[in-house]
Amino acid sequence: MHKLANTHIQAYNPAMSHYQSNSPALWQSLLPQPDSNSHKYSRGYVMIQGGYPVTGAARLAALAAARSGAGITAIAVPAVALNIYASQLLSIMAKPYASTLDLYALIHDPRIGAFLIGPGAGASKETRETTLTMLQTAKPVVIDADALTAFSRKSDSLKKAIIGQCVLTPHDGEFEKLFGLRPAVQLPERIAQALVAAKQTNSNILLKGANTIIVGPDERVIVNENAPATLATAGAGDVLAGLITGLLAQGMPSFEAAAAAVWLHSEAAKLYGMGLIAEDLPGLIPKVWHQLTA
Ligand SMILES: NC(=O)C1=CN([C@@H]2O[C@H](COP(=O)(O)OP(=O)(O)OC[C@H]3O[C@@H](n4cnc5c(N)ncnc54)[C@H](OP(=O)(O)O)[C@@H]3O)[C@@H](O)[C@H]2O)[C@@H](O)CC1
Ligand SMILES: Nc1ncnc2c1ncn2[C@@H]1O[C@H](COP(=O)(O)OP(=O)(O)O)[C@@H](O)[C@H]1O
Repeated sequence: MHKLANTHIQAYNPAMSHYQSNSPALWQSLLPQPDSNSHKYSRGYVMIQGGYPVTGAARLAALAAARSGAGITAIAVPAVALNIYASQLLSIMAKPYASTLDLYALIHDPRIGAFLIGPGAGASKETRETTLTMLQTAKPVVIDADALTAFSRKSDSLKKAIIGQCVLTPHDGEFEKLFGLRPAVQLPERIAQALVAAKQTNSNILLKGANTIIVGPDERVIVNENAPATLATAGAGDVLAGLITGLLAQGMPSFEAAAAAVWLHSEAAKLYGMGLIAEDLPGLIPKVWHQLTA
């Protein structure tokens, strides 16, 4: 198996076992940049489903989305949890809902640019139905963590519902529950499995691990090879999901947004070094961004 040069993103050729190693050359020109005409809504509005009683995950994701440059980040929170969210958020908006109808009204705000569901959401029927409601808007949706698990053995309903840009971000356990197959350890087999999943769901699959694989339904493949092992810490995946959603809300195409987010996430972790916890990551994103665009 060998790498291709990083000039253009190319389709994966299983016979040749080619893949491209993640690097800014593959997506840097598509990174969002504000200009003098920008206002907070035009810079991208992220809506994240907030969970209860697990509330930290959505907040970590929200901080990351905001640090990616999104102009507004909001968390839809069950009314019972409003104080928990609101007491620890300043620039991030907590939008309470008291009923499913209220929640769906929040989701249908035309200003929203991208959705994230899963971190701390609970692997429940409600999470499944909220995911489907987000997908019906045809706006970009990142489906992570509990929202993936909520579709265990129900992946057909997910497949049918995906009509817009979508990024699924499983770790091995979530991939197995959703697609009924434990991902292989060897890279060529792992890529082939992720490609089948991407085709089946017509979405981008970001299969997490020490080397994260990003594949598109159009058979493009990028392997991220710059992640330090310090990322193996609770909540790091929630931060990654927030970063992807922030880039999507700013209009970056989904495959490139996923690849860029994984790279920024890894570089931020490298800047911190040993002792990293997930809440350190969002604040390091601007530093990585500045280095990239200097
Ligand atoms: N601060 C917060 O609020 C945080 C909240 N969080 C939120 O908590 C919720 C549940 O998250 P979770 O981590 O408890 O369960 P989950 O990730 O579903 O793992 C379940 C099982 O899957 C398996 N497994 C297999 N491969 C694996 C792999 N590569 N990496 C990890 N696991 C792997 C493994 O079982 P095994 O295969 O070993 O039997 C494992 O026991 C979710 O909403 C999340 O967003 C967290 O993000 C942390 C910070
Ligand atoms: N050994 C490792 N080396 C590098 N990165 C890792 C390693 N293990 C996990 N990661 C990364 O850390 C993150 C963990 O995400 P996830 O499993 O969803 O955790 P959580 O649910 O706690 O947020 C992913 O981005 C994954 O690629």
